[in-house]
Amino acid sequence: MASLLTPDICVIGAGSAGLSVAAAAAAFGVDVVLIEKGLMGGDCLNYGCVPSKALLAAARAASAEAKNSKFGISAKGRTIDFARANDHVRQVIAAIEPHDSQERFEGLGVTVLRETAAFTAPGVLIAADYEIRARRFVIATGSSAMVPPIPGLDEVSFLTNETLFGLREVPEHLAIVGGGPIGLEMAQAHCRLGARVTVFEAQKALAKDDPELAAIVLEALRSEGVEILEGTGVEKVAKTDGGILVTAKAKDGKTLEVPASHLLVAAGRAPNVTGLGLEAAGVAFDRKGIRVDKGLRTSNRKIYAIGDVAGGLQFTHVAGHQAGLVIRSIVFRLPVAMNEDLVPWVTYTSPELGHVGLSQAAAREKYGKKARVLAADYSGNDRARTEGETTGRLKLIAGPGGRLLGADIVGAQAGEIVNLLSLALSKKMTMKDLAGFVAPYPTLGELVRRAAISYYAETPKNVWVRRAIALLRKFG
Ligand SMILES: Cc1cc2nc3c(=O)[nH]c(=O)nc-3n(C[C@H](O)[C@H](O)[C@H](O)COP(=O)(O)OP(=O)(O)OC[C@H]3O[C@@H](n4cnc5c(N)ncnc54)[C@H](O)[C@@H]3O)c2cc1C
Ligand SMILES: NC(=O)c1ccc[n+]([C@@H]2O[C@H](COP(=O)([O-])OP(=O)(O)OC[C@H]3O[C@@H](n4cnc5c(N)ncnc54)[C@H](O)[C@@H]3O)[C@@H](O)[C@H]2O)c1
Repeated sequence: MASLLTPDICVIGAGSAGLSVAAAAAAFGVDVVLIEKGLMGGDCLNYGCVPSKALLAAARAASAEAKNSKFGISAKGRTIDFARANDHVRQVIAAIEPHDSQERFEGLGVTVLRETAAFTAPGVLIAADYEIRARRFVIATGSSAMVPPIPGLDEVSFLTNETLFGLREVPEHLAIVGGGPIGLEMAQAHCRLGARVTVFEAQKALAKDDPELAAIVLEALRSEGVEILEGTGVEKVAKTDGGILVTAKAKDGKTLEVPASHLLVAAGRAPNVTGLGLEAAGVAFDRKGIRVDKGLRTSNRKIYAIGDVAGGLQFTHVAGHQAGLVIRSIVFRLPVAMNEDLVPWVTYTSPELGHVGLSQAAAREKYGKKARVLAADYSGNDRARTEGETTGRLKLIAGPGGRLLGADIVGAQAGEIVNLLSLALSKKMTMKDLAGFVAPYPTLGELVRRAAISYYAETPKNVWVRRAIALLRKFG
């Protein structure tokens, strides 16, 4: 006989989304059951953000020599120990693990079940020997690497984000399917750590970002030796004696055959919906994920879906934000609405690429000539000069009345600058606000003021301003 649990909230999935819901609900004394079939912490901790950023940090250290020569510093006899770089990745995960652990959550008062969960009826979930009937359910089952239907893929051994960080030796030649953030972050990391890397991108690499700024990232990666083939879809793969033969069709129609030692599939994400019994629960879903309304409720009003499985923007900070919204909705019964327009994102290549708000193209479409693009280049920023980081550009998109509509940045610390601009956007700030604060000198953050001040570039020439100055002068 199954043990019956009747919590207030049952959360399925202990990744960024599920953990945030469980922790917040427990903090308010709400009875929560959290079910996880794999590793606590989900993708972000184990196979996503954390290992990828840790590997990128190791790769940055490996590439420092090229930059250091500019400062007159050279370290002779440099070696790269890929296994030790991987140890660093493991150590970072281990350092964060306790925060996401079963023990910590049980200590918070959460009932944690390490099982696979599936609905059998609209309000009934089964996890091994448990039957859970909760007042509300939150589905936070995340996503997995989407494996495209490329002929031969099922016959070769390929890597995804779940297996890539387990490598102990640097691949000789890493072929990557997909030029999105996963493909390009991992391309740069592995190239800097000694691999030859070829990226196959069927359409445009970093297609979700500002094209002018994305091109600066692609140029930087290419200059370091990453081969990025845009407009080149992988058509088939085959096993060879030494590894894998990748066959792709280039823009000009030519067929390319590229032998590689390893293959990474980074062609987008597929929502984890299989086996969840969504039909039995009355929860509608499609190829992109579980369908939710603005309040993150599914077609079954007692079931919410958040994080990657809900098919919107797929970031850890989105999962965390959505967790806060469903807590407000479930615990406090407040109306909530997810607004993706305010969500920033950053690709952690060198240079970094950050975005928030409306893109230049979307702003022009919405506001026509009233949308202005105000740019400041890293090459004109004194801190960028002292650091030898002069490749980069910040763009503010200003709308009617000088209101900040969006921002795109490529360059060192772009992610940190996007933080400030996300706050400015959420507080509906204007160019006047962004030009009027005191920024410490010399900082990269001064780029924001520099761009915002350019909104007023014509003001000194304005005839009325000049007349006002002349009039004021008459008063002594
Ligand atoms: C390589 C890579 C790098 C990334 N880098 C960044 C980054 O730098 N910044 C950023 O913001 N985002 C990044 N992301 C995206 C980020 O990892 C995801 O958006 C985030 O992890 C989504 O969290 P989630 O809780 O929705 O899903 P997940 O973290 O996938 O958690 C879902 C959990 O549900 C469990 N589960 C699934 N089905 C069941 C079931 N039936 N029963 C019980 N448990 C189940 C799974 O085992 C899993 O642990 C990256 C992703 C990848 C792959
Ligand atoms: N820094 C970050 O925040 C970060 C880092 C990594 C991942 N992520 C998250 O993970 C998500 C998934 O990243 P991703 O890079 O896998 O997905 P993506 O959808 O951004 O990019 C996948 C790319 O693969 C290409 N592609 C698909 N099939 C192909 C084929 N047969 N041949 C060649 N190219 C093919 C697509 O055209 C696309 O450009 C991101 O959208 C983001 O939400 C975030």
